[in-house]
Amino acid sequence: MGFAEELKNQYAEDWDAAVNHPFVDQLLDGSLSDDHLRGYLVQDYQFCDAFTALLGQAVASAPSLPSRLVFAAVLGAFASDENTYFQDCFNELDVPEADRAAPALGPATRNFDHLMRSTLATRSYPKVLAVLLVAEWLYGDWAARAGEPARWPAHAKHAEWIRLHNNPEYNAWVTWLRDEFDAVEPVDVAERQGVAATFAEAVRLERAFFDAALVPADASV
Ligand SMILES: Cc1ncc(CO)c(N)n1
Repeated sequence: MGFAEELKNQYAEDWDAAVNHPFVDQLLDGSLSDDHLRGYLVQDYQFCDAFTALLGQAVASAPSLPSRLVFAAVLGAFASDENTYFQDCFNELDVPEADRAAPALGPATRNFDHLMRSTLATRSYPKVLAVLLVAEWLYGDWAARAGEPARWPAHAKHAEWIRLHNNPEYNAWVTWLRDEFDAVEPVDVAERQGVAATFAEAVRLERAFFDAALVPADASV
């Protein structure tokens, strides 16, 4: 078993709670309210800011050109496809400009932001990979629950968020991340422990992020 699989199993409680979260249930069956979707997307757009910076750090920390090119390609896709989804939803859900650019951050968003920025500041390739891997693999796992596109919810605001995390290119990226992470498993015990702690914190915050998304709108600030 590789390092990635080992850590996923070690933190399975938070991992499975996030993947099978009621927020995901509602997204998949199309019953998620616009208020909850709006609140989640406003927070997640801020997540995307630090996440994009983290991908940039991965370009810088990667050991060789082939790996840098993978991150560079993902950065490009993230800047187009994913950003378009947010803009379309913000327009459809009448999100005010202030909430698109600089909303009040909930605790889970703030903590995730801190984890990503402190991780990129280490410039450690295994740690940067740990956060990217959790974010992408865990999203791939919940989106896989949607099954075949014929079973996806009817509205684009739900289905497109599934599609962005459930398609052949995305699955290949997650597999690549997992292999890359396994390949740089630290030999040093303390270093390995540090990477495991980063992985664990990311899983914990993914769960907290979904928890926060279902808090009633008036209790989230
Ligand atoms: C909180 C969170 N985790 C992971 C992803 C996928 O990149 C996302 N968009 N948001």
